[in-house]
Amino acid sequence: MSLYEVPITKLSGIGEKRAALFRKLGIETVGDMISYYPRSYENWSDTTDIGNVQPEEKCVVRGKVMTPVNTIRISGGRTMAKLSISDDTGYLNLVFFNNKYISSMLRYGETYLFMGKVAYDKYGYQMVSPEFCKVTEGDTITPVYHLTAGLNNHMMIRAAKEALSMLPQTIHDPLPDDIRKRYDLCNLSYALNNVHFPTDLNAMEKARHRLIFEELLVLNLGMRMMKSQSHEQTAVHLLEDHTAEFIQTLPYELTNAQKRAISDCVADMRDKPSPMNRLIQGDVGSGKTAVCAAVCYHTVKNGFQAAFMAPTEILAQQHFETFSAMFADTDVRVELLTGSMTAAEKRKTRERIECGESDIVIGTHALVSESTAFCRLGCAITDEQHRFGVAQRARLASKGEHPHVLVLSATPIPRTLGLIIYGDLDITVIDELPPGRTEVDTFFIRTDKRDRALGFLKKQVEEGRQCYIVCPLVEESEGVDELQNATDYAAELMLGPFRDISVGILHGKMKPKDKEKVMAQFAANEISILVSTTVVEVGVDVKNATVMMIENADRFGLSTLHQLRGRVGRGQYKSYCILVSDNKGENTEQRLGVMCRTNNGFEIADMDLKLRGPGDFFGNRQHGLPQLDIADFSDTETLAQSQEAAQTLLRFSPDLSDGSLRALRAKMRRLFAETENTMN
Ligand SMILES: Nc1ncnc2c1ncn2[C@@H]1O[C@H](COP(=O)(O)OP(=O)(O)OP(=O)(O)O)[C@@H](O)[C@H]1O
Repeated sequence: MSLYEVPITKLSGIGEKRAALFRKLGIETVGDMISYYPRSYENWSDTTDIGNVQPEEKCVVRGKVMTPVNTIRISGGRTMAKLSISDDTGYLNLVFFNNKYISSMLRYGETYLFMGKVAYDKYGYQMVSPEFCKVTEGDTITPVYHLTAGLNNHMMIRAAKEALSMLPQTIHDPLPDDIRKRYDLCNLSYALNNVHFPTDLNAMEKARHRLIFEELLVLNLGMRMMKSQSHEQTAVHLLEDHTAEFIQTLPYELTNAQKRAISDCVADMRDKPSPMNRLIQGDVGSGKTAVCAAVCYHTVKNGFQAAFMAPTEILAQQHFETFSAMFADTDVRVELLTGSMTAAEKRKTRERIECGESDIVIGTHALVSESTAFCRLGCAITDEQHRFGVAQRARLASKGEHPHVLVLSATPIPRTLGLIIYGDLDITVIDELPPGRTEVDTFFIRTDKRDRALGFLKKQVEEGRQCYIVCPLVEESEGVDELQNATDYAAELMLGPFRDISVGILHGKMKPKDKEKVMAQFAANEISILVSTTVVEVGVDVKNATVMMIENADRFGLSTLHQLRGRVGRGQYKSYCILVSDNKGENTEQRLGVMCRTNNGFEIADMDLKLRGPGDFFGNRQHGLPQLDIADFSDTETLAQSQEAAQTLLRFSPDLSDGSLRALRAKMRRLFAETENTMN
């Protein structure tokens, strides 16, 4: 039996209640625990002499207990235990709160390793509540895991240890021997044991490298197999170019980049044997929607239907309104299909789609549900903003007979990453903004300047403009409810600085209909200040909005910040972005500094990849790829190697059906579970 079939409750100390917490982290089975890799490590062997400790720095010291533990009662019924340790270079005080076992755990005259942050006050240097272990046990590197409220790192360590002990003596390695030899990769058993509990730093590097390689290889294999599929023949040939007549109706002149994007699509769809498979990548506000509308019109006028799938209800609604207005004077019938419509509305809409009474269908993932069928789908468009990804794209396309596929994406992706994410697409870049746009001025402020910033927002509103405020981002582990947080924050503003201003709230937990209502009120300028969680991030287009203020800006990735900032500066008014953060870390200064320095999405995306640590790039799954466990795209060398290896393997066995590759094929299927039916 595979360990992926053994429930986590088989591990000692994990009952149903605790298992629910593990499940929150995606760990359901013993196998899941083994592939729940540490996010970082603590190196207990890297000790600092007590005489050299620095305030505010986290370090490990090796010290002998020089005083008995002195426990006293302090306010609130709490206890405080104090003791001193020393080495040849100095003394250090240790303080523990509410731990009655300390005096039995730390024995006078014995030596231990202590890890913690050092503070300096009038009593000298001290460490508060350090972690500690006996010297003999401590000469190792210990894993640090992502946690959730109720689970601590010790519990995770215990579970990982026991899970690993259940691995059989010999485990089958999915990587073929010759690939392992060629790229100098350790075997799977070594990798799994050392990724959790490395014997030394070198072993840890080796283990991680091997697992990253394997994961990128599996990803590459999946993407490549998908690409080979897109070479199927298409029956959708759009021979007549109808785009010029549509462009004429627009109230503005298209930029050259927009024109180029349209003609790339027209050429792809004309007479090539295989369907168009193109990505249009354009920075925020570059006018991708008009390009998309031209492609839809062209498709419809050639006798086919077009489907346009957006990542959120708000965006689908917005695109629907834009399209309806654009096509108002034509005979093109535009339809909206979203999950929040009533069952009856959905049924009627689906009937119209199926019998060909609708020409352009705009919607959310409701478009790809089983019950949606098209009469003659000619072009499937997904507005990805990195949220959809390969699975949904393939599912939408499967609603027609090899229809043309167009993908829109706003956040520019660094080349290395793009190769994987969009390895299966041809790319057109819209590298020009519509004329008359002025750069958004960006400022980074500390919270002590927030009041001044709010005053500035108020002034903008008095001048007739509108503003967005992205409220502090809460993390689940902080135990704060998103809804409560957004409401409290908005209430504070409404009672305080914005007493006389109409403030609206938008957050992820609201019903789609309510969200739409708030957005419509904002679009109509009935709401002047929109307090929101990141739901405004994608595509929202309100030209009158001139300020984007973002609280806890350090908690967002740069690409997300860039997306958010792209919500302003979309019309004729000078616009501003205010990033608020009290995080004093060097990285924060650097990252937010990049935002203040440039409005160029590509530059920002590159910096984002460089500055974020391994794993973080996957933080909010913006990329639309399957969820990866360990890979880090900033390691371009491993990326290149895995690409080369994928090519070699597919040359040897194009569908990975060879017996030696079966395990890799299974892994690929698991990673792309959603696309499985399209990859058989
Ligand atoms: N050539 C143009 N000249 C003037 N205005 C334009 C032009 N093209 C588009 N616009 C306007 O610019 C705004 C942004 O366009 P659009 O919403 O298509 O951008 P986008 O590329 O989809 O951006 P985002 O990714 O931020 O949603 C819209 O209000 C649109 O009407």
